[in-house]
Amino acid sequence: MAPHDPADTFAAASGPPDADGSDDRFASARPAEPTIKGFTPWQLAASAVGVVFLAVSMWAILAALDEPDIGVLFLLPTLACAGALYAVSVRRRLRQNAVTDLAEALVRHLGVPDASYLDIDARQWQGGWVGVPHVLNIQYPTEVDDSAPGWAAGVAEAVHLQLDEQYTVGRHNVRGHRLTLRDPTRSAGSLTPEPAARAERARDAVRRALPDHIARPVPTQADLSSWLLPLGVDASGTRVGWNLAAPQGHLLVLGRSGAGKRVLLTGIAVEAAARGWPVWIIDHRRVDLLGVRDWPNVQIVASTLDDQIVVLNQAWREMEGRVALIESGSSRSELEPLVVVVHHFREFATAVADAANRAGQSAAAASLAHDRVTDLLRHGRQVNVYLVLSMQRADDPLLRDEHRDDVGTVVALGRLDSRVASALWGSDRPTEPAEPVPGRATVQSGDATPALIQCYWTPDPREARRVNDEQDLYLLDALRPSVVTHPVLHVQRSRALADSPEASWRVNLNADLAEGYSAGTSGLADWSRARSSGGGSAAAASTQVETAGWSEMIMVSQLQAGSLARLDDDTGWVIIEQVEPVQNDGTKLQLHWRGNDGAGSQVVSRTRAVRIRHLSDGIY
Ligand SMILES: Nc1ncnc2c1ncn2[C@@H]1O[C@H](COP(=O)(O)OP(=O)(O)OP(=O)(O)O)[C@@H](O)[C@H]1O
Repeated sequence: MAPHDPADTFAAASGPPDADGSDDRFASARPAEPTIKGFTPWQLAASAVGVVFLAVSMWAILAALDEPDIGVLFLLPTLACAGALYAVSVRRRLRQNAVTDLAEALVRHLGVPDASYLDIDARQWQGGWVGVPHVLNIQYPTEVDDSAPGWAAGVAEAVHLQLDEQYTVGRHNVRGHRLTLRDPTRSAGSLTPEPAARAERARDAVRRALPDHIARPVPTQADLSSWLLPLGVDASGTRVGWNLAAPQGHLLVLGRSGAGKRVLLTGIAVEAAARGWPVWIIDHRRVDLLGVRDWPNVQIVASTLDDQIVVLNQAWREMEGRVALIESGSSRSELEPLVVVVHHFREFATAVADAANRAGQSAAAASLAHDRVTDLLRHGRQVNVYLVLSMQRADDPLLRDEHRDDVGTVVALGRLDSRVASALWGSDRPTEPAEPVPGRATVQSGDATPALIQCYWTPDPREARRVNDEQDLYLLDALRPSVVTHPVLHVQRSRALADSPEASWRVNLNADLAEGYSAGTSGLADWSRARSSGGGSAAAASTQVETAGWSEMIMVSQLQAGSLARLDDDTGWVIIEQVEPVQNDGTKLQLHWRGNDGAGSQVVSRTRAVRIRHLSDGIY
């Protein structure tokens, strides 16, 4: 395993992306208070000298009293005692030097300014005159970002390189910023001489530490403002997530049938929706992700091939529209993340190619799914459009190298054969294959060391309702967003005759997404089914204005009196009553608006991006 690079840790900071990459995190950090235990080497050496002085004095007194033989009898054991004390002081000094060298080695790895910011408490030294510690407690400053997948394992690896001993993570106390490493190969006393056996025992320790089932935790307020979507936990219990703010933002989920892709994708959709982000899903298996179809903020789950083509095309158009906004001066930070899930990408791309061939289209049309996904992978992140791709095979030729470079986080569920693992992780490939436990996965974020995790269990809302599983329903209710910010969408096609494969291909390419359920949809829950407590009024308020129609993002300078716009989360959807220039500031406009909860006005930058809605029934 390659050592964890602190640069990766910083890149993995989970807040929204920041244009200013400066790192002054340690400006107010204090050096660590060292753990003081027992006597220092100097105190021990001084004691040894004291004992020698005492022995010689006693001998001199006894000699003066004409008892030199008794003096010698007293002198010899006392000098032996002094010698032992001195030897202990020398050994303690050598051990302290080893700990100081270890702290120096960890300085770069953890990204702290110097060794004084670390407090390493080394215990249970065994093996040889100086020996190596069996247990290490490493206290690090709060400013160190320890949230990256495999962070703790990376520290254990760095310690291993320095001390030449295998360590596993005993405990990672995230709140206390304290990491306990243990040498799992040694029970009290003896060293296991066989390195292979030691490595195997170390792997056993990691395996034992991972749970087989762990429910998705309910996000806290801090979680909801973070761009890190939790995936699962590693062997030390540290939460591992998909960080959309990382330099490459997209997520790739690999795994054979039954490995846990559907459960993981359900969790991703639920987490994104909880943050108020819109989620679009292309479910090529048609029924895998139907369970989140009526989940608040999941705007569409396309289950027919025709609808899937439209959703992918619209995601691409949305990206192009956002790029145009940025080109006209809007800022990326004003664009809310859109999460587009393509479940079973290989089968979907093949089906699109077949449909294009049946419609007598060119080779370019046959690669539509592949080309759109390539574009979204390459440019989506710059405008906060994030792709989640799921595939069965890690060695699928659709996963070209350039795609791999655009994907920030890869989750490989289940076991990979060693050739595929080498191709995927290169020289960093984990020595330990994932156990055949559903949800067990190897995760790599950016270039960080791949880590073994257990993915969180997220219930399928539809299934939980069907079997009336109380525990799952309780968890789902806690995960459900309290406010719906993005209504459901359906595919709206032109009325042109689609009586041939060619005509229906053309109709699909020109189709749009419109708000509300399509006329043919029945038996589905209302899109505004937010959690009943808290946000009920906001959801109800928004239903007063959200009817059929479609929405798009435009610049504030394009707003007109009468536009229905969502200026921010506080105001919700409002009608713009008047747009006025601001005196002496050509960059801003004063907007007067009226909403369901009253009226107001605010000054907004002309280039800010806002979502507006076009209504088809003139409700206002
Ligand atoms: N994180 C998890 N924790 C516990 N059990 C899980 C987890 N993920 C999946 N499972 C179990 O494994 C079963 C199969 O998982 P899932 O349906 O997600 O697989 P899949 O990879 O989507 O399969 P397919 O490709 O055939 O759709 C689930 O019904 C569930 O019981």
